[in-house]
Formats: sequence, C-alpha cells, structure tokens
Amino acid sequence: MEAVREAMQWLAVKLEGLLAATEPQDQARLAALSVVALAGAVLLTNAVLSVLRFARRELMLRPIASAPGGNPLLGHALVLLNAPKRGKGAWDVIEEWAAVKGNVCRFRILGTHSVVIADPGALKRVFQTKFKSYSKDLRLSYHPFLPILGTGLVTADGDLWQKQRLLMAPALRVDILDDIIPIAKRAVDRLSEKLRGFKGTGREVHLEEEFRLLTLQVIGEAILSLPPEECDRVFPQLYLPVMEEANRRVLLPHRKYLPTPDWFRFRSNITALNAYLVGLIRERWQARLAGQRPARDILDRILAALEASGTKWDAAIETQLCYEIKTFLLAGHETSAAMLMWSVFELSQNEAARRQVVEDAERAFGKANATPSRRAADEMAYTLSVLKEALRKYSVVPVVTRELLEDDTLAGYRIPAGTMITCQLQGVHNQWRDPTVFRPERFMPGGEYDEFDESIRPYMFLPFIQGPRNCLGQHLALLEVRGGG
Ligand code: HEM
Repeated sequence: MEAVREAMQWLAVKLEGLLAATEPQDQARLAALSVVALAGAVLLTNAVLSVLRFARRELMLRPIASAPGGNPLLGHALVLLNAPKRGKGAWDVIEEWAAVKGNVCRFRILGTHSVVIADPGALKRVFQTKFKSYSKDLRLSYHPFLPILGTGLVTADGDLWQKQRLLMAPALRVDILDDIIPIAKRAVDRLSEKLRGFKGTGREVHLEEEFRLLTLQVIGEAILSLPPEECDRVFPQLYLPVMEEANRRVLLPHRKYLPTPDWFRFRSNITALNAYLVGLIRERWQARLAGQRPARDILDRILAALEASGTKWDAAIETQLCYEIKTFLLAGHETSAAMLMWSVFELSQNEAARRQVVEDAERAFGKANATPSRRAADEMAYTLSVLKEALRKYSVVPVVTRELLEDDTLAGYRIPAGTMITCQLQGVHNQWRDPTVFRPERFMPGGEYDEFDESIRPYMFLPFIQGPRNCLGQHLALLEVRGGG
C-alpha cells in the first residue's frame, strides 16, 4: 500500500511539473487532447463490448432455427421492409417464418437479435412467470411512439409503471364501466343517424373511418367528457396525424432525423395537442380545488385518486397525465374500431350468427331501443363470443415485443440478455382448429376454448395479452361495443 501511495505521489508531482512547465495554450491543447483521448477510449470500449455481446448472442441463439432470407450485414431488415410490396404486413412475414420454422425461430435486424415465439408455455413465462425480466421493447417497436406517449402506461417500465398502473387501474377497470354503456349508446345512435343520411344517395361509406371516429368519441367522452363535435374537431386534426407519422417511423426510422415538412408538422401537432390536453387537465384540477361538481369521467377519477393520496400538484404531474391521456387515446380507439369492423364484416357474411346477435340485442335493448343495464349487456353471451372470435381470427394486435434483461430459458432454448422477444399472438390464434373459419361458438360454454388444457388456456387467446401488463381497457372495450348495440 505504501509503495502504491508513493507511486501516486510521484505521478502527481510529475504531472504538476509537466503542466507548470508548459505554456497556457499548450495546457489548453493538452486538456483538449485528454478529452478526445478519453472519448475515444469510451467509444472504443463500447464498440468492443457491443461486438462481444453480439457474438455471444449469435453463438447462444445458434440452436434456434433462423428465419429464411436474411443477409450477413442487414439481417432480415430488407425482407421485413419489402413485406408491403408483397401485399403483406411485417407481422404476416414473421408468421410465415414461424409456420415454416416452428413456434420458436429467430431473425435479426442489423445488430439486434429477435426470437419469435408462438408457444403458449413460453408466452406464459414472458407475460406472467418472469415478466420483470422481459421489459417493454422501447429501443425498437415502441421507440417511434415515445415522443407522443413518453412515460405513459404502455411505454413505462419499472417503479413508475407500477405506481401509475395502481393509480389508474380502478378508474378503467371498475369505476367507468357502468357509465360506458350510455356513452357508447349515444355515440352509436349518432352514427346510425349519420348512416341513415347515406341511404339511397349512392355515396360510399368508409365504415372503418366511421368506426374510428365512433370509438374516438366514446373514449373522448369517457376520459375527458368531451362533446362529440370537439372529438371530431381535435382528434382528426391533431392526434390522428401524429399517430400516422409515428406508425410510418416503425419501419422507416430515418424519418425521425430528416427535417422534412412532415417532420415539422409532427413536432407542431404534438406541441399543439400537448397544450390542449394540459389546458384541460389544469382546468379540471382547479375546478376540483374550487369545489365544483366532479365530471365522473376517467380523468376526474384519476384526479380524485391523486387528491386522496395527498400528491402535490406540479408541472411534472400535468405532463405525466398528458402522456396517460394520449396513451388511452392510442390504446383505446383503433383497436376497438378494428374489433368492431371485423365483427360487422363477419356478421354481414354469416346469417345464422347475425340472427343470434339480433336476438341478444332485442333481449338487452327491448323493443324501445332503451339503454341496456350493465347486467343486460353482460348477458349478451353470443355477441361477446362474436367479438372474441373477431379478435382471434383477425388478431387486431398481431405481436407485442419485449427485451430480455437477463439470460433465460424459453421453450427449452437458452436466450441471452439483450435479445428482443417477438411474442406472436397471431401465431397462437392460428393454432386453433380451422383457424381461418369464423366460429363464435368456440367461445361459448363447452366450446373449443374450454377444451384447452387449463395450464395454457389463457395463453391460447391473447388479444389483450395476460399477466400484470395485460390490457387495462379490455373490459371497457368489450362492453362499449355490446352496450352501444
Ligand atoms: C379491442 C380493443 C383492445 C385491444 C385488442 C387491446 C390490446 C392491448 C394489448 C395487446 C396490450 C399489451 C401491449 C404490450 O404489452 O405491449 C394492451 C395494453 C394496454 N391497453 Fe389495450 N387493447 C384494447 C383496448 C383498450 C382500451 C379501450 C383501452 C383504454 C381506454 C386500453 C388501454 C390499454 C393500456 C393502458 C395498456 C397498457 C397496460 C400496461 O402496460 O400496464 N386498451 N392493450
């Protein structure tokens, strides 16, 4: 120890001497050189570590079948990017790989390795048993959405996610459910009136677009008590364009670096949307403080929970709530609209199923087309099975992705930390009998769903995934469509 101390002292004296002996401009040059050398050393160390990690993943993943068509430099990036040219989505290509290579296979995008799994036992481990080791994949799939969703629930992880989930779960899972039926019923009545206006005009109706506006109106009223005209004005103008740009960036990530007109529009729309939402949130909080009657919507229930927990109001809370609201809008409208559209499409093709849905509706709504009670909506069992079968057959969310934080074993394979896991929900849904046939009876008591072994049953139907990070709006989504009629 004494020898080390002496050596350090000697070095310090020598350095002091060197600095004292040099001119001030030489000292500046020496300092700049040291910074450059240090930065270079850090970069080099990182590069070496990245190469070592890459080589380790490459070696460990070798026993898993590789997807066809990759090249040594880009991996499978081009195959996925070219999917639209074949009239397919990237997710359909991944499913083709899984169909050929089995329920576990791997692919690579540049230096990122991904393992595709469509094995219910392995998915149980990812979503439930070891969910903490499988964090949200914020580096790739969710990355383009971060400027919009920030640390909202879908893109949050760790303690913040847990805290926010606990805060918001009661509002979405319990409190709002009774109110969602009249909200949905009013929105569907408005849409029916609008569609009647098309009758006999020969004009085309874009149902997908109409359903998107419908679910935005429902979620806008449920979260913020927004009147329908306000939803129709604000969201198509500010919210939908930013989501469209973020969606484009999933497969074309360079768009986020190019200062094109789209880039500037994206930035200014986000700024305007944030200002609008923060304004609403602040107004609401002040109204609470002034003792005004609460609005009974999701925002107000969250504010009540914050007040009850004694949270001190500040700008950080406003920003976080703004992220959460944008998250609900994203998570809650397009998925529900797609479920509705595929259900209506299938019912238009299937007379027998349509008759049973009409019978359900007549029982729940009565001859006067009254707003059904929660209990009456819950009893629309066949209609619920139609919605579930639409979610199974069309896998509205075909995949979700995770990043493995520590080495683990999945379906018998060792998977190294840093691997992306592509959970192929669509692949699981296609393991049912005659998967392309629309058969709501699968979900009726004693149907095919009940036949799966209990240990994997919940992992054979994953539209909302499973486990602690499952969809917080699933009850709301399934109820809004039945309650709206
Ligand atoms: C048919 C309609 C819907 C489908 C198929 C669906 C599907 C999903 C899926 C697959 C996830 C997991 C995403 C992941 O882990 O990467 C998810 C999460 C989530 N969904 Fe939904 N969703 C629907 C409707 C809704 C609605 C109506 C809302 C809210 C109003 C909502 C709010 C959320 C939230 C907040 C999360 C994040 C939960 C967490 O990470 O703790 N969803 N949803």
